[in-house]
Amino acid sequence: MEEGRDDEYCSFSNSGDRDGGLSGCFFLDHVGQVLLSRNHDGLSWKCLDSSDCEGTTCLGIINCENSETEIKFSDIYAVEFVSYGLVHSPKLGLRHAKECFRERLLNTQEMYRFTVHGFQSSPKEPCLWNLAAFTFGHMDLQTCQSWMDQLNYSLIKEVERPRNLLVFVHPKSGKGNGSKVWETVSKIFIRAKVNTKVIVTERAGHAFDVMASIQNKELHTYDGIIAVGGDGFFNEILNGYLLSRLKVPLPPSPSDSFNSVQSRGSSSVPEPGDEVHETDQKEHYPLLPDSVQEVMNFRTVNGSCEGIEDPDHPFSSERPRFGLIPAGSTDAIVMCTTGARDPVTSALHIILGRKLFLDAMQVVRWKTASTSTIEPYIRYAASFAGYGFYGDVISESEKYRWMGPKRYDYVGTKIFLKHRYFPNIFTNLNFQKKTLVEFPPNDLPCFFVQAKHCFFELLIYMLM
Ligand SMILES: Nc1ncnc2c1ncn2[C@@H]1O[C@H](COP(=O)(O)OP(=O)(O)OP(=O)(O)O)[C@@H](O)[C@H]1O
Repeated sequence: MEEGRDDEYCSFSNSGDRDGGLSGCFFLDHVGQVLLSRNHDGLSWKCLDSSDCEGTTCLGIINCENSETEIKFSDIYAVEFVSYGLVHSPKLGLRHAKECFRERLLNTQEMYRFTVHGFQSSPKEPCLWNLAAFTFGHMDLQTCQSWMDQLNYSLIKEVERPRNLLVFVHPKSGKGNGSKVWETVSKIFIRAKVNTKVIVTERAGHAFDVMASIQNKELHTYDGIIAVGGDGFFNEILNGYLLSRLKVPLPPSPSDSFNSVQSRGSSSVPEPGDEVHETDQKEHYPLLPDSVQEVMNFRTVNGSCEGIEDPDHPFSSERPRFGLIPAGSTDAIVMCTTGARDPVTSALHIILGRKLFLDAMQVVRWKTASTSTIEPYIRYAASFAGYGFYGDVISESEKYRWMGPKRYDYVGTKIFLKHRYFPNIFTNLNFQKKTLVEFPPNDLPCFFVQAKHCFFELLIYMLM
């Protein structure tokens, strides 16, 4: 390759402008000659139409339409140098280009290159993100390097992107392809220079034990915890984290509530003619009034939970961040959050630091009698909690994991045909039935990644 040829290909030199922007002429792989510009929030490029051969550039490469294209820094997850090599002509124009400048084309397509990695939403399914890569070529190595430095500098300024992650992989999740899913997406983490410590679980409860026993000091070295698996696996990790750390008083037991209601001489379920305090009711709905009192004691105006955490809390300045890469059988949490049941989409959300707040619920199983020595049993759930038919299906289906996701259909039918029913729940919960697990329509809780609003959006009392 002859030195100094780039002047011949492109009449633009790299230049800066008053806003700190930068522009320069490059060859975009499979597109042709473009004017690349960097502005305050991203990159844009415009195809150049400097044809000296009908419909082609001076290189003999047919230009694309004179349209502008762009990518925001917030959507770029990596910029990397690619070795000296070919920058391809536009696919459609290759034959015509060869006819025009056969010799010259072959000689001039090799150059220094760098690739900008981002994503594009699928046109048919916007929640689905596909990997996108734009490779720019230039004859001058220095120019490529300086653009890469500038772009990487812009990416560093993108806040809240993780650098170190603790990743749990459930190898038998879903159809048994948890490890394969991680293998696929781990390449994206590597390209984005995100460090990962990976723990592949060996048994049920493994991730729980690690999360419960890991020292806060070590946990603090991670920017988040990622589960590669299904909803059950995600909940196991969440519980391992919360049960050992979140110190909160329990909500009033059903018998306490019942006694206090009795002593006030009224029922928690308003009777016709009862005076109703509308504002309070709306604000606290669907929580029990007594529970709301407890919750409010621990919640500050901005939604943080002062005083409930260990002073040595691993994420004291920020709320803990959790991510989920779907590999399960149902993947309900991912469907409620990213909207696409796709590991690549989830990996990109995590790497780009996208977040949603998580509402989690606390489920308390109380002592069956005041004399009972069994302590209340507490669990947290980030997606749903069930009992009765649903509980039976979940526990029974574990025996048929080898069937994959089909086990739910099989076991669901089997349990349905048994026609078991659960009258106890309703008998015992009779006095609270108006406050039990009723989501206001159009106000479904939003789940995901960052646990911020404490864990009491919904309290469920279970009597067993
Ligand atoms: N290595 C392992 N071997 C057996 N069981 C495991 C292992 N690792 C985790 N588990 C258990 O498997 C349970 C179910 O896992 P997971 O949620 O990933 O799969 P799934 O049930 O197929 O998916 P979904 O919850 O979406 O239906 C977890 O709650 C966890 O306790």
